[in-house]
Amino acid sequence: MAVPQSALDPMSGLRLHADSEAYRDILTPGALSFVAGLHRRFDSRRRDLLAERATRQQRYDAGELPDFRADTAAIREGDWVVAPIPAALQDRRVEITGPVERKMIINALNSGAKVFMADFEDSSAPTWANQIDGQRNLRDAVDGSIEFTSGEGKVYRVGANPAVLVVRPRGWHLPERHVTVDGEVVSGALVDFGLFAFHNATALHARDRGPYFYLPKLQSMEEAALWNDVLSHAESVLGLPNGTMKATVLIETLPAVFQMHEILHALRDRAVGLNCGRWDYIFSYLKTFRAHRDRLLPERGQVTMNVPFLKAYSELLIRTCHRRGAFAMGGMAAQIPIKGDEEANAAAMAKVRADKLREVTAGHDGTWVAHPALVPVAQAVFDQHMPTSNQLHVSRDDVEVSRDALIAPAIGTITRQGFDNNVEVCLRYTAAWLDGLGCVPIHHLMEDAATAEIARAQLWQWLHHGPLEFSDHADVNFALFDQALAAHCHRLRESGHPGARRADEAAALIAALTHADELRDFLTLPAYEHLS
Ligand SMILES: CC(=O)SCCNC(=O)CCNC(=O)[C@H](O)C(C)(C)COP(=O)(O)OP(=O)(O)OC[C@H]1O[C@@H](n2cnc3c(N)ncnc32)[C@H](O)[C@@H]1OP(=O)(O)O
Ligand SMILES: O=CC(=O)O
Ligand SMILES: [Mg+2]
Repeated sequence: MAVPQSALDPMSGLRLHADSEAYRDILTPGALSFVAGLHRRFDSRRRDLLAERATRQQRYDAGELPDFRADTAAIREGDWVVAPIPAALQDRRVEITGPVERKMIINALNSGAKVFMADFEDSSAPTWANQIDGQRNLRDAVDGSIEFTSGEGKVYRVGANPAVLVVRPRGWHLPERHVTVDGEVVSGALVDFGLFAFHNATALHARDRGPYFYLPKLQSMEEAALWNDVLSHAESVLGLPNGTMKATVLIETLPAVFQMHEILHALRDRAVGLNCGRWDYIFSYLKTFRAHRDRLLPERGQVTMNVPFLKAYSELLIRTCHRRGAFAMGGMAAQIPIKGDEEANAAAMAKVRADKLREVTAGHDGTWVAHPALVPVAQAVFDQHMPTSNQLHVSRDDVEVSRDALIAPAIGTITRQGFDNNVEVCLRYTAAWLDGLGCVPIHHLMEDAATAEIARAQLWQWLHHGPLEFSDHADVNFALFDQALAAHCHRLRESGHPGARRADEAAALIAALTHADELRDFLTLPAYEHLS
Protein backbone atom coordinates (compact mmCIF):
# COMPACT_ATOMS: atom_id res chain seq x y z
CA MET A 1 0.00 0.00 0.00
CA ALA A 2 1.50 3.36 -1.01
CA VAL A 3 1.64 6.16 1.53
CA PRO A 4 -0.69 8.94 0.37
CA GLN A 5 1.62 11.86 -0.49
CA SER A 6 -1.09 14.32 0.48
CA ALA A 7 -0.82 13.12 4.08
CA LEU A 8 2.87 13.94 4.32
CA ASP A 9 4.19 17.27 5.55
CA PRO A 10 6.30 19.35 3.20
CA MET A 11 10.05 18.82 3.57
CA SER A 12 10.91 22.42 4.29
CA GLY A 13 12.43 23.04 7.69
CA LEU A 14 14.06 19.60 8.09
CA ARG A 15 17.86 19.54 8.03
CA LEU A 16 20.27 16.61 8.28
CA HIS A 17 23.59 17.30 9.99
CA ALA A 18 25.36 14.10 8.97
CA ASP A 19 26.04 11.90 5.98
CA SER A 20 22.76 11.39 4.19
CA GLU A 21 24.02 10.48 0.71
CA ALA A 22 24.95 6.95 1.82
CA TYR A 23 21.47 6.51 3.28
CA ARG A 24 19.29 7.82 0.47
CA ASP A 25 17.23 4.62 0.54
CA ILE A 26 16.31 5.22 4.21
CA LEU A 27 16.33 9.02 4.38
CA THR A 28 13.84 9.40 1.55
CA PRO A 29 11.82 12.61 1.23
CA GLY A 30 8.71 10.71 2.31
CA ALA A 31 10.37 9.22 5.41
CA LEU A 32 11.88 12.55 6.45
CA SER A 33 8.59 14.35 5.97
CA PHE A 34 6.93 11.73 8.12
CA VAL A 35 9.50 12.28 10.91
CA ALA A 36 9.18 16.07 10.57
CA GLY A 37 5.40 15.70 10.91
CA LEU A 38 5.81 13.68 14.11
CA HIS A 39 8.16 16.29 15.51
CA ARG A 40 5.88 19.22 14.73
CA ARG A 41 2.84 17.50 16.15
CA PHE A 42 4.29 15.88 19.28
CA ASP A 43 7.60 17.37 20.37
CA SER A 44 6.36 20.17 22.57
CA ARG A 45 4.35 17.62 24.57
CA ARG A 46 7.45 15.46 24.89
CA ARG A 47 9.46 18.40 26.22
CA ASP A 48 6.70 19.30 28.70
CA LEU A 49 6.71 15.71 29.97
CA LEU A 50 10.49 15.79 30.41
CA ALA A 51 10.07 18.99 32.42
CA GLU A 52 7.49 17.19 34.57
CA ARG A 53 10.05 14.47 35.24
CA ALA A 54 12.41 17.11 36.58
CA THR A 55 9.71 18.65 38.78
CA ARG A 56 8.75 15.23 40.10
CA GLN A 57 12.39 14.52 40.95
CA GLN A 58 12.67 17.83 42.81
CA ARG A 59 9.76 16.73 44.99
CA TYR A 60 11.49 13.40 45.71
CA ASP A 61 14.71 15.29 46.51
CA ALA A 62 12.72 17.37 48.99
CA GLY A 63 11.58 14.21 50.80
CA GLU A 64 8.37 13.13 49.05
CA LEU A 65 8.02 9.38 48.43
CA PRO A 66 6.49 7.91 45.25
CA ASP A 67 2.94 6.63 45.70
CA PHE A 68 -0.20 5.54 43.82
CA ARG A 69 -2.14 8.51 42.37
CA ALA A 70 -5.37 9.70 43.96
CA ASP A 71 -6.67 11.22 40.70
CA THR A 72 -6.57 7.90 38.82
CA ALA A 73 -8.19 5.58 41.38
CA ALA A 74 -11.15 5.04 39.02
CA ILE A 75 -8.81 3.61 36.36
CA ARG A 76 -7.21 1.24 38.87
CA GLU A 77 -10.56 0.12 40.24
CA GLY A 78 -12.50 -0.02 36.96
CA ASP A 79 -13.22 -3.18 34.96
CA TRP A 80 -11.58 -2.95 31.59
CA VAL A 81 -9.14 -5.02 29.56
CA VAL A 82 -6.73 -4.27 26.73
CA ALA A 83 -7.68 -4.98 23.11
CA PRO A 84 -7.25 -8.59 21.91
CA ILE A 85 -3.64 -9.69 21.48
CA PRO A 86 -2.66 -10.69 17.92
CA ALA A 87 -1.90 -14.34 17.12
CA ALA A 88 1.77 -13.58 16.41
CA LEU A 89 2.25 -12.45 20.02
CA GLN A 90 0.22 -15.11 21.83
CA ASP A 91 3.32 -17.12 22.75
CA ARG A 92 6.30 -15.01 23.81
CA ARG A 93 7.96 -17.50 26.11
CA VAL A 94 11.50 -16.55 25.06
CA GLU A 95 12.47 -13.20 23.57
CA ILE A 96 16.03 -12.54 22.44
CA THR A 97 17.22 -8.94 22.50
CA GLY A 98 20.12 -7.36 20.71
CA PRO A 99 21.48 -4.36 18.88
CA VAL A 100 20.40 -3.60 15.30
CA GLU A 101 23.68 -4.82 13.82
CA ARG A 102 23.26 -6.78 10.58
CA LYS A 103 24.77 -10.13 11.57
CA MET A 104 23.19 -10.08 15.01
CA ILE A 105 19.75 -9.38 13.54
CA ILE A 106 20.05 -12.51 11.37
CA ASN A 107 21.35 -14.57 14.28
CA ALA A 108 18.57 -13.34 16.53
CA LEU A 109 15.85 -14.06 13.96
CA ASN A 110 17.28 -17.58 13.55
CA SER A 111 17.84 -18.15 17.28
CA GLY A 112 14.68 -20.18 17.95
CA ALA A 113 13.28 -17.45 20.20
CA LYS A 114 9.62 -16.57 19.66
CA VAL A 115 10.38 -12.83 19.52
CA PHE A 116 13.41 -10.72 18.65
CA MET A 117 13.52 -7.31 20.27
CA ALA A 118 15.64 -5.17 17.96
CA ASP A 119 17.16 -2.55 20.19
CA PHE A 120 17.87 1.08 19.33
CA GLU A 121 18.08 1.76 23.07
CA ASP A 122 20.00 0.26 26.05
CA SER A 123 22.28 -1.86 23.84
CA SER A 124 22.88 0.75 21.15
CA ALA A 125 25.47 3.53 21.14
CA PRO A 126 23.44 5.95 19.01
CA THR A 127 26.01 7.01 16.43
CA TRP A 128 24.40 8.16 13.21
CA ALA A 129 25.77 5.10 11.43
CA ASN A 130 24.51 2.66 14.10
CA GLN A 131 21.01 4.09 14.06
CA ILE A 132 20.58 4.51 10.30
CA ASP A 133 22.41 1.31 9.33
CA GLY A 134 20.13 -0.32 11.90
CA GLN A 135 17.08 1.04 10.06
CA ARG A 136 18.39 -0.34 6.79
CA ASN A 137 19.13 -3.70 8.38
CA LEU A 138 15.61 -3.91 9.79
CA ARG A 139 14.04 -2.85 6.51
CA ASP A 140 15.98 -5.63 4.77
CA ALA A 141 14.94 -8.08 7.50
CA VAL A 142 11.30 -7.15 7.00
CA ASP A 143 11.40 -7.37 3.20
CA GLY A 144 13.29 -10.67 3.39
CA SER A 145 16.45 -9.52 1.59
CA ILE A 146 18.80 -9.35 4.58
CA GLU A 147 22.11 -11.22 4.15
CA PHE A 148 25.54 -10.85 5.63
CA THR A 149 28.95 -12.27 4.70
CA SER A 150 31.59 -12.29 7.43
CA GLY A 151 35.28 -11.54 6.91
CA GLU A 152 35.86 -15.31 6.90
CA GLY A 153 33.32 -15.76 4.12
CA LYS A 154 30.51 -17.20 6.25
CA VAL A 155 27.16 -16.29 4.71
CA TYR A 156 24.25 -15.45 7.01
CA ARG A 157 20.63 -15.69 5.85
CA VAL A 158 17.30 -15.87 7.68
CA GLY A 159 15.93 -19.41 7.85
CA ALA A 160 12.46 -20.87 8.39
CA ASN A 161 10.26 -19.70 11.30
CA PRO A 162 12.14 -16.55 12.24
CA ALA A 163 11.35 -14.81 15.50
CA VAL A 164 8.62 -12.16 15.45
CA LEU A 165 10.15 -8.69 15.27
CA VAL A 166 9.52 -6.12 18.01
CA VAL A 167 11.41 -2.82 17.85
CA ARG A 168 12.56 -0.70 20.79
CA PRO A 169 13.12 2.98 19.91
CA ARG A 170 15.15 5.26 22.14
CA GLY A 171 13.51 6.71 25.26
CA TRP A 172 11.83 10.14 25.36
CA HIS A 173 14.92 11.76 26.91
CA LEU A 174 17.44 11.20 24.09
CA PRO A 175 17.94 13.69 21.25
CA GLU A 176 18.99 12.82 17.69
CA ARG A 177 21.22 15.79 17.05
CA HIS A 178 21.76 14.93 13.37
CA VAL A 179 18.17 15.83 12.54
CA THR A 180 16.62 19.25 13.12
CA VAL A 181 13.19 20.51 12.19
CA ASP A 182 12.58 24.27 12.11
CA GLY A 183 15.91 24.61 13.94
CA GLU A 184 14.92 22.21 16.77
CA VAL A 185 16.74 18.96 17.49
CA VAL A 186 14.41 16.00 16.92
CA SER A 187 13.83 13.33 19.56
CA GLY A 188 15.70 10.04 19.07
CA ALA A 189 12.48 8.18 19.87
CA LEU A 190 10.58 9.87 17.04
CA VAL A 191 13.44 9.30 14.57
CA ASP A 192 13.75 5.60 15.44
CA PHE A 193 10.02 5.01 15.52
CA GLY A 194 9.26 7.21 12.53
CA LEU A 195 11.80 5.73 10.13
CA PHE A 196 10.95 2.16 11.12
CA ALA A 197 7.21 2.68 10.87
CA PHE A 198 7.41 4.55 7.59
CA HIS A 199 9.48 1.87 5.86
CA ASN A 200 7.95 -1.26 7.36
CA ALA A 201 4.47 -0.74 8.73
CA THR A 202 2.61 -1.62 5.56
CA ALA A 203 4.61 -4.78 4.86
CA LEU A 204 4.35 -5.98 8.45
CA HIS A 205 0.63 -5.29 8.62
CA ALA A 206 0.07 -7.25 5.40
CA ARG A 207 1.65 -10.29 7.08
CA ASP A 208 -0.13 -9.84 10.43
CA ARG A 209 3.20 -9.09 12.02
CA GLY A 210 2.61 -5.67 13.47
CA PRO A 211 4.38 -3.36 13.59
CA TYR A 212 5.15 -4.13 17.23
CA PHE A 213 7.13 -1.96 19.65
CA TYR A 214 8.74 -2.06 23.09
CA LEU A 215 8.48 1.35 24.79
CA PRO A 216 11.29 2.16 27.25
CA LYS A 217 11.78 4.24 30.40
CA LEU A 218 8.29 5.71 30.75
CA GLN A 219 7.52 7.40 34.06
CA SER A 220 3.80 8.15 33.81
CA MET A 221 0.51 7.46 32.09
CA GLU A 222 0.83 10.83 30.34
CA GLU A 223 4.05 9.60 28.70
CA ALA A 224 2.20 6.43 27.65
CA ALA A 225 -0.63 8.56 26.26
CA LEU A 226 1.91 10.49 24.19
CA TRP A 227 3.16 7.23 22.67
CA ASN A 228 -0.43 6.18 22.09
CA ASP A 229 -1.13 9.36 20.17
CA VAL A 230 2.09 9.00 18.16
CA LEU A 231 1.20 5.43 17.17
CA SER A 232 -2.39 6.31 16.43
CA HIS A 233 -1.38 9.28 14.28
CA ALA A 234 1.17 7.14 12.43
CA GLU A 235 -1.49 4.51 11.72
CA SER A 236 -3.77 7.10 10.29
CA VAL A 237 -1.06 8.71 8.09
CA LEU A 238 0.17 5.31 6.88
CA GLY A 239 -3.34 4.04 6.19
CA LEU A 240 -3.42 1.28 8.84
CA PRO A 241 -6.47 0.41 10.95
CA ASN A 242 -6.50 1.91 14.46
CA GLY A 243 -4.79 -0.39 16.96
CA THR A 244 -2.61 -2.21 14.40
CA MET A 245 0.59 -1.02 16.04
CA LYS A 246 1.01 -2.90 19.31
CA ALA A 247 3.13 -1.90 22.29
CA THR A 248 4.73 -3.63 25.24
CA VAL A 249 5.80 -1.13 27.88
CA LEU A 250 8.89 -1.60 30.01
CA ILE A 251 8.16 -0.88 33.63
CA GLU A 252 11.68 0.18 34.40
CA THR A 253 11.30 3.34 36.42
CA LEU A 254 10.16 3.56 40.02
CA PRO A 255 7.47 6.20 39.32
CA ALA A 256 5.95 3.94 36.63
CA VAL A 257 5.36 1.01 38.98
CA PHE A 258 2.70 3.13 40.70
CA GLN A 259 0.88 3.69 37.39
CA MET A 260 0.86 0.28 35.73
CA HIS A 261 -2.93 0.14 35.36
CA GLU A 262 -2.91 3.71 34.12
CA ILE A 263 -0.18 3.03 31.53
CA LEU A 264 -2.04 0.01 30.18
CA HIS A 265 -5.23 2.06 30.13
CA ALA A 266 -3.62 4.92 28.20
CA LEU A 267 -2.52 2.39 25.58
CA ARG A 268 -5.48 0.01 25.90
CA ASP A 269 -6.20 -0.20 22.14
CA ARG A 270 -2.66 -1.39 21.52
CA ALA A 271 -1.03 -2.52 24.78
CA VAL A 272 -0.09 -6.19 24.78
CA GLY A 273 1.94 -6.30 27.95
CA LEU A 274 4.37 -4.88 30.46
CA ASN A 275 7.95 -6.00 30.97
CA CYS A 276 10.07 -6.07 34.12
CA GLY A 277 13.07 -4.07 32.91
CA ARG A 278 14.91 -4.81 36.09
CA TRP A 279 18.23 -3.08 35.35
CA ASP A 280 16.82 0.36 34.57
CA TYR A 281 14.34 -0.17 37.41
CA ILE A 282 17.19 -0.57 39.90
CA PHE A 283 18.88 2.47 38.35
CA SER A 284 15.65 4.42 38.69
CA TYR A 285 15.32 3.40 42.36
CA LEU A 286 18.81 4.80 42.94
CA LYS A 287 18.05 7.99 41.02
CA THR A 288 14.63 8.60 42.57
CA PHE A 289 16.17 8.29 46.04
CA ARG A 290 19.40 10.12 45.24
CA ALA A 291 18.72 12.48 48.18
CA HIS A 292 17.53 9.77 50.60
CA ARG A 293 20.39 8.45 52.68
CA ASP A 294 18.10 5.84 54.26
CA ARG A 295 17.52 4.14 50.88
CA LEU A 296 21.05 3.58 49.56
CA LEU A 297 21.42 0.18 47.93
CA PRO A 298 24.10 -2.39 48.67
CA GLU A 299 26.47 -3.35 45.87
CA ARG A 300 24.98 -4.41 42.54
CA GLY A 301 25.60 -8.15 42.95
CA GLN A 302 23.44 -8.19 46.09
CA VAL A 303 20.46 -6.46 44.48
CA THR A 304 18.87 -9.59 43.01
CA MET A 305 15.24 -10.12 42.06
CA ASN A 306 14.73 -11.81 45.44
CA VAL A 307 15.32 -8.53 47.29
CA PRO A 308 11.88 -7.56 48.70
CA PHE A 309 11.31 -4.36 46.71
CA LEU A 310 12.12 -6.12 43.41
CA LYS A 311 10.03 -9.20 44.24
CA ALA A 312 7.10 -6.91 45.09
CA TYR A 313 7.49 -5.05 41.78
CA SER A 314 7.56 -8.15 39.61
CA GLU A 315 4.61 -9.79 41.37
CA LEU A 316 2.50 -6.65 41.24
CA LEU A 317 3.31 -6.36 37.54
CA ILE A 318 2.06 -9.90 36.94
CA ARG A 319 -1.14 -9.33 38.88
CA THR A 320 -1.80 -6.01 37.13
CA CYS A 321 -1.18 -7.36 33.63
CA HIS A 322 -3.27 -10.48 34.05
CA ARG A 323 -6.19 -8.51 35.45
CA ARG A 324 -6.11 -6.44 32.25
CA GLY A 325 -5.61 -9.28 29.78
CA ALA A 326 -2.02 -8.22 29.07
CA PHE A 327 1.21 -10.22 29.17
CA ALA A 328 3.61 -9.93 32.09
CA MET A 329 7.04 -10.31 30.58
CA GLY A 330 10.08 -11.16 32.67
CA GLY A 331 13.47 -9.56 32.24
CA MET A 332 17.11 -10.13 31.54
CA ALA A 333 19.52 -12.25 33.55
CA ALA A 334 22.94 -10.69 32.97
CA GLN A 335 24.86 -13.99 32.67
CA ILE A 336 26.11 -14.98 29.22
CA PRO A 337 27.89 -18.18 28.13
CA ILE A 338 31.47 -18.55 29.35
CA LYS A 339 33.67 -20.11 26.72
CA GLY A 340 36.57 -22.39 27.66
CA ASP A 341 35.61 -22.92 31.32
CA GLU A 342 32.98 -25.62 31.68
CA GLU A 343 32.55 -25.26 35.40
CA ALA A 344 32.13 -21.48 35.32
CA ASN A 345 29.77 -21.83 32.37
CA ALA A 346 27.65 -24.41 34.21
CA ALA A 347 27.41 -22.07 37.20
CA ALA A 348 26.36 -19.14 34.95
CA MET A 349 23.73 -21.27 33.20
CA ALA A 350 22.41 -22.46 36.57
CA LYS A 351 21.89 -18.80 37.56
CA VAL A 352 19.98 -18.13 34.34
CA ARG A 353 17.83 -21.25 34.92
CA ALA A 354 17.07 -20.20 38.50
CA ASP A 355 16.07 -16.73 37.34
CA LYS A 356 13.75 -18.11 34.66
CA LEU A 357 12.27 -20.63 37.11
CA ARG A 358 11.45 -17.79 39.50
CA GLU A 359 9.77 -15.91 36.65
CA VAL A 360 7.70 -18.76 35.25
CA THR A 361 6.51 -19.98 38.64
CA ALA A 362 5.58 -16.44 39.67
CA GLY A 363 3.30 -16.21 36.61
CA HIS A 364 5.35 -14.39 33.96
CA ASP A 365 4.29 -15.15 30.38
CA GLY A 366 7.77 -15.05 28.92
CA THR A 367 11.27 -13.81 29.43
CA TRP A 368 14.32 -12.16 27.85
CA VAL A 369 17.69 -13.59 26.93
CA ALA A 370 20.79 -11.71 25.77
CA HIS A 371 22.49 -14.41 23.70
CA PRO A 372 21.38 -17.17 21.28
CA ALA A 373 22.93 -19.89 23.44
CA LEU A 374 20.52 -18.92 26.22
CA VAL A 375 17.38 -19.47 24.15
CA PRO A 376 17.21 -23.25 24.78
CA VAL A 377 18.13 -22.74 28.44
CA ALA A 378 15.24 -20.34 29.09
CA GLN A 379 12.88 -22.22 26.81
CA ALA A 380 13.38 -25.53 28.63
CA VAL A 381 12.31 -23.89 31.89
CA PHE A 382 9.26 -22.21 30.38
CA ASP A 383 8.26 -25.35 28.43
CA GLN A 384 8.39 -27.42 31.59
CA HIS A 385 6.42 -25.00 33.77
CA MET A 386 4.20 -23.27 31.21
CA PRO A 387 2.47 -25.89 29.04
CA THR A 388 0.05 -23.26 27.69
CA SER A 389 1.10 -20.43 25.32
CA ASN A 390 0.94 -17.95 28.16
CA GLN A 391 -0.36 -17.72 31.73
CA LEU A 392 -3.05 -15.06 31.41
CA HIS A 393 -5.28 -17.42 33.40
CA VAL A 394 -2.98 -17.11 36.46
CA SER A 395 -4.55 -14.15 38.23
CA ARG A 396 -2.13 -13.81 41.15
CA ASP A 397 -4.99 -12.33 43.19
CA ASP A 398 -3.03 -13.47 46.22
CA VAL A 399 -0.49 -10.69 45.63
CA GLU A 400 -1.00 -7.71 47.91
CA VAL A 401 1.69 -5.08 47.50
CA SER A 402 1.79 -1.83 49.45
CA ARG A 403 3.53 1.42 48.56
CA ASP A 404 6.02 0.75 51.34
CA ALA A 405 6.89 -2.69 49.95
CA LEU A 406 7.67 -1.13 46.56
CA ILE A 407 10.16 1.31 48.04
CA ALA A 408 11.54 -0.77 50.93
CA PRO A 409 15.25 -0.25 51.54
CA ALA A 410 17.45 -3.26 50.72
CA ILE A 411 19.82 -4.70 53.30
CA GLY A 412 23.40 -5.56 52.37
CA THR A 413 26.98 -4.40 52.21
CA ILE A 414 29.54 -2.70 50.01
CA THR A 415 32.67 -4.72 49.48
CA ARG A 416 35.91 -3.34 48.09
CA GLN A 417 35.50 -5.73 45.20
CA GLY A 418 31.97 -4.48 44.51
CA PHE A 419 33.18 -0.87 44.57
CA ASP A 420 36.09 -1.63 42.26
CA ASN A 421 33.83 -3.57 39.89
CA ASN A 422 31.47 -0.59 39.63
CA VAL A 423 34.39 1.65 38.68
CA GLU A 424 35.61 -0.83 36.08
CA VAL A 425 32.17 -1.40 34.55
CA CYS A 426 31.39 2.33 34.34
CA LEU A 427 34.69 3.06 32.70
CA ARG A 428 34.84 0.17 30.28
CA TYR A 429 31.20 0.49 29.25
CA THR A 430 31.45 4.24 28.70
CA ALA A 431 34.63 3.84 26.65
CA ALA A 432 33.04 1.14 24.49
CA TRP A 433 29.91 3.28 24.06
CA LEU A 434 31.99 6.29 22.96
CA ASP A 435 33.58 3.96 20.42
CA GLY A 436 30.19 2.96 19.05
CA LEU A 437 29.46 -0.27 20.95
CA GLY A 438 26.36 -0.22 23.13
CA CYS A 439 26.61 -3.68 24.69
CA VAL A 440 29.74 -5.50 25.83
CA PRO A 441 30.67 -8.52 27.92
CA ILE A 442 32.64 -7.62 31.07
CA HIS A 443 33.68 -10.44 33.40
CA HIS A 444 31.17 -12.70 31.63
CA LEU A 445 28.19 -10.45 32.28
CA MET A 446 26.23 -8.51 29.70
CA GLU A 447 26.74 -4.80 30.31
CA ASP A 448 24.57 -2.21 28.62
CA ALA A 449 23.43 1.34 29.30
CA ALA A 450 21.09 0.23 32.09
CA THR A 451 23.56 -1.96 33.97
CA ALA A 452 26.34 0.63 33.64
CA GLU A 453 24.01 3.29 35.01
CA ILE A 454 23.54 1.24 38.18
CA ALA A 455 27.29 1.14 38.68
CA ARG A 456 27.59 4.90 38.08
CA ALA A 457 24.65 5.85 40.33
CA GLN A 458 25.86 3.61 43.15
CA LEU A 459 29.32 5.13 43.15
CA TRP A 460 27.82 8.61 43.29
CA GLN A 461 25.49 7.70 46.17
CA TRP A 462 28.11 5.94 48.23
CA LEU A 463 30.58 8.79 47.82
CA HIS A 464 28.15 11.66 48.36
CA HIS A 465 26.21 10.17 51.28
CA GLY A 466 29.31 9.34 53.27
CA PRO A 467 30.89 8.62 55.56
CA LEU A 468 30.17 5.00 54.58
CA GLU A 469 32.21 1.92 55.34
CA PHE A 470 33.14 -1.14 53.33
CA SER A 471 32.32 -4.55 54.79
CA ASP A 472 35.89 -4.60 56.20
CA HIS A 473 35.22 -1.21 57.94
CA ALA A 474 37.59 0.82 55.77
CA ASP A 475 36.23 4.19 54.58
CA VAL A 476 34.54 4.58 51.21
CA ASN A 477 36.06 7.81 49.89
CA PHE A 478 36.88 9.84 46.80
CA ALA A 479 40.61 9.09 47.05
CA LEU A 480 39.88 5.37 46.57
CA PHE A 481 37.57 6.15 43.68
CA ASP A 482 40.17 8.33 41.95
CA GLN A 483 42.85 5.66 42.42
CA ALA A 484 40.62 2.87 41.10
CA LEU A 485 39.58 4.94 38.10
CA ALA A 486 43.18 5.79 37.22
CA ALA A 487 44.24 2.14 37.56
CA HIS A 488 41.38 0.84 35.41
CA CYS A 489 41.96 3.58 32.84
CA HIS A 490 45.61 2.58 32.55
CA ARG A 491 44.65 -1.11 32.21
CA LEU A 492 41.97 -0.37 29.63
CA ARG A 493 44.28 1.82 27.55
CA GLU A 494 46.81 -1.04 27.38
CA SER A 495 44.20 -3.75 26.75
CA GLY A 496 42.55 -4.95 23.58
CA HIS A 497 39.10 -4.38 25.10
CA PRO A 498 36.40 -2.50 23.20
CA GLY A 499 36.83 1.23 23.73
CA ALA A 500 40.52 1.04 24.72
CA ARG A 501 41.26 4.09 22.57
CA ARG A 502 38.52 6.14 24.29
CA ALA A 503 39.70 5.22 27.82
CA ASP A 504 40.94 8.71 28.80
CA GLU A 505 37.82 10.49 27.59
CA ALA A 506 35.60 7.97 29.35
CA ALA A 507 37.58 8.30 32.58
CA ALA A 508 37.33 12.10 32.49
CA LEU A 509 33.57 11.87 32.00
CA ILE A 510 33.06 9.31 34.79
CA ALA A 511 35.25 11.36 37.14
CA ALA A 512 33.27 14.53 36.42
CA LEU A 513 29.90 12.82 36.86
CA THR A 514 30.95 11.10 40.08
CA HIS A 515 32.48 14.20 41.68
CA ALA A 516 29.55 16.46 40.66
CA ASP A 517 27.27 17.62 43.48
CA GLU A 518 24.16 16.32 41.74
CA LEU A 519 23.56 12.85 40.29
CA ARG A 520 22.94 13.46 36.57
CA ASP A 521 19.80 11.86 35.13
CA PHE A 522 21.54 9.88 32.41
CA LEU A 523 25.13 9.00 31.58
CA THR A 524 24.22 8.83 27.91
CA LEU A 525 23.22 12.51 27.71
CA PRO A 526 26.64 14.03 28.49
CA ALA A 527 28.33 11.09 26.74
CA TYR A 528 26.34 11.85 23.58
CA GLU A 529 28.29 15.12 23.28
CA HIS A 530 31.44 13.01 22.83
CA LEU A 531 29.99 10.32 20.57
CA SER A 532 31.58 10.27 17.14
C1 LIG B 1 19.00 -4.12 30.29
C2 LIG B 1 18.57 -4.40 28.90
O1 LIG B 1 18.10 -3.51 28.24
S1 LIG B 1 18.81 -5.92 28.23
C3 LIG B 1 18.59 -5.67 26.50
C4 LIG B 1 19.75 -5.01 25.87
N1 LIG B 1 20.91 -5.87 25.85
C5 LIG B 1 21.06 -6.80 24.87
O2 LIG B 1 20.24 -6.86 23.98
C6 LIG B 1 22.21 -7.75 24.94
C7 LIG B 1 22.54 -8.31 23.58
N2 LIG B 1 23.69 -9.20 23.65
C8 LIG B 1 24.88 -8.85 23.15
O3 LIG B 1 25.07 -7.75 22.63
C9 LIG B 1 25.96 -9.88 23.19
O4 LIG B 1 25.44 -11.14 23.47
C10 LIG B 1 27.06 -9.60 24.25
C11 LIG B 1 27.74 -8.27 23.95
C12 LIG B 1 26.49 -9.58 25.62
C13 LIG B 1 28.10 -10.72 24.16
O5 LIG B 1 28.62 -10.67 22.87
P1 LIG B 1 29.80 -11.63 22.38
O6 LIG B 1 30.80 -11.79 23.46
O7 LIG B 1 30.24 -11.11 21.07
O8 LIG B 1 29.06 -12.99 22.17
P2 LIG B 1 29.66 -14.29 21.51
O9 LIG B 1 31.03 -14.08 20.99
O10 LIG B 1 29.48 -15.40 22.46
O11 LIG B 1 28.66 -14.49 20.29
C14 LIG B 1 28.54 -15.72 19.63
C15 LIG B 1 27.62 -15.55 18.46
O12 LIG B 1 26.34 -15.19 18.93
C16 LIG B 1 25.92 -13.98 18.33
N3 LIG B 1 25.17 -13.22 19.31
C17 LIG B 1 25.53 -12.91 20.58
N4 LIG B 1 24.55 -12.24 21.18
C18 LIG B 1 23.56 -12.11 20.28
C19 LIG B 1 22.29 -11.51 20.32
N5 LIG B 1 21.84 -10.91 21.42
N6 LIG B 1 21.52 -11.54 19.22
C20 LIG B 1 21.98 -12.16 18.11
N7 LIG B 1 23.17 -12.76 18.01
C21 LIG B 1 23.95 -12.72 19.09
C22 LIG B 1 27.18 -13.28 17.93
O13 LIG B 1 26.90 -12.35 16.90
C23 LIG B 1 28.04 -14.45 17.50
O14 LIG B 1 27.63 -14.82 16.20
P3 LIG B 1 28.61 -15.67 15.20
O15 LIG B 1 29.00 -16.91 15.93
O16 LIG B 1 27.74 -15.92 14.03
O17 LIG B 1 29.77 -14.77 14.91
O1 LIG C 1 15.61 -2.66 29.43
C1 LIG C 1 15.70 -3.47 30.31
C2 LIG C 1 16.28 -3.19 31.57
O2 LIG C 1 16.40 -4.12 32.39
O3 LIG C 1 16.66 -2.02 31.77
MG1 LIG D 1 16.20 -0.64 30.14
